[in-house]
Amino acid sequence: MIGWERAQPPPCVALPLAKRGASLPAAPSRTDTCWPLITMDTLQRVFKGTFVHSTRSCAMEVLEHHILGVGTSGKILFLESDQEQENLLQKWGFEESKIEELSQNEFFMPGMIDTHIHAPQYAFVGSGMDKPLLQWLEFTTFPTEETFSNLDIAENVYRGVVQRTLMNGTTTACYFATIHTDSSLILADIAHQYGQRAFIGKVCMDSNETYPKYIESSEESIFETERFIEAMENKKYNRVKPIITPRFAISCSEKLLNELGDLADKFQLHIQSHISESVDEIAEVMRLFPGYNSYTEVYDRNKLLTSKTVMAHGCHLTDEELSIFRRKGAAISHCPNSNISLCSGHLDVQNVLKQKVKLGLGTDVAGGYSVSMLDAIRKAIETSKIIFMEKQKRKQENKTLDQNEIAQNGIASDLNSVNDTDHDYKVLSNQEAFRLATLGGSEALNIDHITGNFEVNKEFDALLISTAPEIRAHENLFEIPTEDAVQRFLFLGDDRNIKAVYVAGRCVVPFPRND
Ligand SMILES: O=c1[nH]c(=O)c2nc[nH]c2[nH]1
Ligand SMILES: [Zn+2]
Repeated sequence: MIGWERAQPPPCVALPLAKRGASLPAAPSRTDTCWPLITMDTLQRVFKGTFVHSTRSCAMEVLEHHILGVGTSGKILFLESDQEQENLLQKWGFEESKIEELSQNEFFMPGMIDTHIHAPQYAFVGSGMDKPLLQWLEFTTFPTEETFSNLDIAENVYRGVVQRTLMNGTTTACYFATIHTDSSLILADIAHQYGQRAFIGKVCMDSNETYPKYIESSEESIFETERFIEAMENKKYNRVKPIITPRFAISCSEKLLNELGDLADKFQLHIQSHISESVDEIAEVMRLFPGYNSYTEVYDRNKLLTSKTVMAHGCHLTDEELSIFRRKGAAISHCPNSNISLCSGHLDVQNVLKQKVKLGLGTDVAGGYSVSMLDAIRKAIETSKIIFMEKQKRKQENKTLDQNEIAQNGIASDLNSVNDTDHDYKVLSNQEAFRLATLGGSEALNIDHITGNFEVNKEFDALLISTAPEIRAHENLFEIPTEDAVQRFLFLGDDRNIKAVYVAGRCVVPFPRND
C-alpha cells in the first residue's frame, strides 16, 4: 500500500478484540474463505492518570482518573475511567503492577501534527526574516535548497530536523524536501529510523525565473517523482509515505501541474502545495495563468484539489474559493508564524472553520522561525486576536462615520455598515487551537482514522507532559484545575516539559541509546 488508506468495508467478519493476549485464535482451516481481518493484538502497556484530547464535539476533553491500554499493534485498546479498573484487569488479563501511573503534575495529550514544514529550510531557520515571500525565496531559500544535491548536507540537516521536531512533540510531520530524489529518500529513511510519522514530498518545479539554477525540466520532474514513489513503495514503511508536491503555481508549468494531478490519481496519493500566501504571489499566478479565474482554479482544474490535499497558507482565499475547498474535501494548513514573519497576511481561521474547510496548523519552517507546534498554537491565537482588534477598530471607525452622517444628513447610509459576522467575531480559544494542532491536523492530512486523539482503535501517538517545574508558577499548581495547567503548558511550555513522545505506542523520545 502506498498511501494511508481508510479501511474498506470488511470482506469478512473480524475476530472480537476482547481477551486478546490470553490465547491465540486457532488458525483458519484451509477451507476458510478468508483470513480473519484483525490479527492478534496483545496488551503492551497500561497508563493511568489524566488524558487530554479533542473530539469532534469537544475542543478539549480532560479525562482525569482514567486508564488507557495500548496493544502491541500500537493501537489504543481501551480508555476508561479508573473505576473500571477491576473489570479491565479481568477482561484484559493483566496484573495491577503492570499499570504505569502518572504523577499529579503529568498528563498525556495527543502528539502534535505539523501539516506543513520544509525540512531543508531547517538549515537556516531563524535567519532571512527581513524579506517578503518572493525575495526570501530568491535570496535565501532557493540557494540553500540547491545544495541538497549533496547527500551529506541532506543527511545532516534532515537528522537535525527530525530530532528537533520529535523532541518538540511533533509525532506527524508533512514535509517538503527539495527537488532531489535521493536526498528526499534520505529524509524518509531518517523519519522512519526515528519513528516519526511523516509524509515526504520530493519538490517539483520546472520553472524558476528568479533563480534559474534551482530547477528541473517537466520530464525530469515527472520521471523523478515516479522514481521517488516507487522507491518509497519498495521501502514499505508503515508510517512514512510519499506525497505529491508541486512547490506552488509560480514554479510549475500547467503541463507539470496536470501530470502531477494524474500521478496523484494513479497512485492514490496525498498532495501538498502552497496557495494564496501573499498578494504579490497571487498577482504573479494570475499573470502566469491568464486562462484561470482564481488561484484555486489553477490547482482544481489540474486535479490537485482532492480530499487528500493540504494547501499551505490560503491567507487571501475568497469565500468562493473556500467553497471549492469544502466541496473537494481539501484542507488548509494555517502557518501563522510564517505569515507574520514574511509579512504575507493573516488567515481568518474563524471564517475557514465557518466555511467548514478542514484546517490544521503548520510551522512552515523556515518561513516560520519556530520548529515547535506550541508556537504555531500561540501564533494562531495571536493572529486571531489581531483580526479581532482590526474588526473592533473598523466597527468603531464606522460608528463615528455613521454619527457624522446622521449629524449632516439626518440619516446614515449603509455604506459603512459592519458585516454581521464582524459583530459576533470570536477570538480562537486555546482549546480550539489545541484541537487544530492535534485532531484538526489529522483531519487535514486525512489520517484521522489513524491518529489525532485517544479514541479506541487509533494508534497511540502521544506526549507525556509534565507541568513541573518549569511552568509551575507556584508550589500548588497541581491544585489548580487541569484545564488551567494545560493552558499554561500551551502558552509557556517547551520541549523541557515533554517527558516522552510515543508514536504508535513506541517510545521515540527520549531517543533510544545505541550502546
Ligand atoms: O512559505 C513558503 N515557503 C516556501 O518554501 C515556498 N515556496 C513557495 N511558496 C512558499 N512559501
Ligand atoms: Zn511552505
